[in-house]
Amino acid sequence: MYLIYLLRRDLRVSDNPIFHHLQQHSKFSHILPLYVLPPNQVEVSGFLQDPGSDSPYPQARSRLGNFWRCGPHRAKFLAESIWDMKQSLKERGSDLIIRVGRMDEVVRQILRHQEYKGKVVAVWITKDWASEEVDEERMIKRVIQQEGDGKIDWKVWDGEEMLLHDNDFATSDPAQVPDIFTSFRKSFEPLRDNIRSPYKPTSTQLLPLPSEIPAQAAPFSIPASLEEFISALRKPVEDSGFGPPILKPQGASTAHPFIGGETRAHARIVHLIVSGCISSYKDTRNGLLGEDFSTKLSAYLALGCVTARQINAYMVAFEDGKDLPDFRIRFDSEMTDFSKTQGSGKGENKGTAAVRFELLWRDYMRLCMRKYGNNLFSIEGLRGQRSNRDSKNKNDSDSSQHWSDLSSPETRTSFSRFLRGETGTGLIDASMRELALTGYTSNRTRQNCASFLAKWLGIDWRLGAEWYESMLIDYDVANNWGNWAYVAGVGNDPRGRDTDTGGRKFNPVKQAWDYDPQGQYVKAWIAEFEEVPSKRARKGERGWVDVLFQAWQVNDIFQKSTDVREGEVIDKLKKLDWVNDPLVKIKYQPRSEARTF
Ligand SMILES: Cc1cc2nc3c(=O)[nH]c(=O)nc-3n(C[C@H](O)[C@H](O)[C@H](O)COP(=O)(O)OP(=O)(O)OC[C@H]3O[C@@H](n4cnc5c(N)ncnc54)[C@H](O)[C@@H]3O)c2cc1C
Repeated sequence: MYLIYLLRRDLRVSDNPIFHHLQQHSKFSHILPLYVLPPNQVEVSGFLQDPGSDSPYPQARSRLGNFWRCGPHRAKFLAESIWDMKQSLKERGSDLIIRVGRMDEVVRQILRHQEYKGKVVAVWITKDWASEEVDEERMIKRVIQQEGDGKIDWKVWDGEEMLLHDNDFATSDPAQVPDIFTSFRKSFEPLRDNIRSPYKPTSTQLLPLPSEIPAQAAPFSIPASLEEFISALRKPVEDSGFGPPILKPQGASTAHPFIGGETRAHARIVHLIVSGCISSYKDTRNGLLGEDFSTKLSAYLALGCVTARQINAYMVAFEDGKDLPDFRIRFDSEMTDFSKTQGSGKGENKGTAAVRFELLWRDYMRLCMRKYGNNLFSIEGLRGQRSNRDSKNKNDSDSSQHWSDLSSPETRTSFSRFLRGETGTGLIDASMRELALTGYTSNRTRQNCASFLAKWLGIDWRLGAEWYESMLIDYDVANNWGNWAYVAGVGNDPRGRDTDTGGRKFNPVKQAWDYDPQGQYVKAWIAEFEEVPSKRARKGERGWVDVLFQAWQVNDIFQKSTDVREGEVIDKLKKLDWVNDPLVKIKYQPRSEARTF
């Protein structure tokens, strides 16, 4: 009696509802854990046996911008996470079988295999509410009905990847999810008391694999090593198609050097607690540079390498001064408790509370995706549906807003400059370059970039969301599209669009002065600024930091410079197109106390 377990964004053995269930009530003799790389989301031509041949699938590119849907940074993190899961399953007497193809086709092939005919009694998967995954589930169900003679149990399990549990919501009807986060949040206060514990640790021995494993169907083959696997995923998508490679400044180092997988996720959480980063998170979370200003757990969460409830369990152990939770996974921590960590045993602190708060935002974005479905991907976002539903809200949809698309050459040029970080607005350019070079950029700069594209440039915000999908290591359907819609003013932001009543439009120059007052972040990511001197401006005057934030001002600011070195830097900057011709010029003078440099 075989079970096929189809894994998607649940790449973990611990706190996994299916493994948990199997531990208690298994009627099966064997399990086939299967990960299928979906060719519509991940480019699979790197797996062709004959690299010169054509893939049977169209390239995995986005709808509007034609970007690779899974770019090189996430491709690597995904490969590492899959491999880590493979290792963990091997240690438990099983394995993760990797295949390329549409999931329903792969399932059909297996069900028709001689060794499997009549033996497969169940096919299980965990729920994913994104529309492509919902379609995928429908197609697999059809295959099971066609091939299984009514004898195969098809079950879609609750993925349990949220902080809160579905059964803890007042209603299971997604339509009842409040359109304002604060109203949602208030029904779960105090949050810490409303979070369930993760499941008990998964056994160190799992049911074995079936004796025969159906081969990967032609024309693809699956590499045997992690290095080859990474290369097969990355190689085809290394060229984004947007001009020559972006120059990496010499001193720039990624804020996200982390390796994918469940075991690394747990090691990261322990590091965050022991180093005190979790406790200081509330004060540092708007940081721009470095590994530890925020948790960098998003990519692990996005692939289900760890659950929000597991993160909470570690924080509770720290707050209560108890032993580390035991998830029985291979990770090299010698720690058994947090007793020597400052703040241990002293209850919830500002930092741990703020992490819980952000994880609740994540839940909220997921619930909004359930509520609004495919509207999340429409130009009117969540607002379109709402205004159709309720004619009183007609004005709310703000049909006066017209975003430009790539049909006009001017928009194509502006958009390509935005992607390459050549707009002439320093904070935006630094973030877009950091993103392209590393796959990560902070929440603060994400908000600014989204606002810049949608509100300053007036370009269709979905192009930005697609680019983020391509580039981000931590891409997550609900979080990405939900946040883009929110900032563009068509999501669940009560302040809405840029109207007379004051919609949310970030001023990226003010934001740079507020969050990067010495221009260190901007300088770190824009290679052309490497030689800009770190020199204070005279009191009451403008100086180099003003240039970092809006380089077109360089002429004005340094009319009378007599310093030879400065003169050389100025001359070089004046030769750059994006310095002479910025996409926008923003008038902003910082308050004198903001001008620390
Ligand atoms: C335009 C835009 C696009 C975004 N795209 C994504 C995306 O594709 N994937 C993604 O995970 N996050 C996305 N975010 C949310 C947020 O920027 C990232 O979760 C965060 O920067 C990841 O870094 P971290 O793990 O260090 O976050 P931390 O600040 O340490 O936060 C802890 C966790 O809380 C959750 N979280 C934090 N902020 C948000 C938020 N605004 N919305 C929902 N959950 C949040 C994340 O799971 C995060 O890992 C986006 C935000 C914006 C403005």
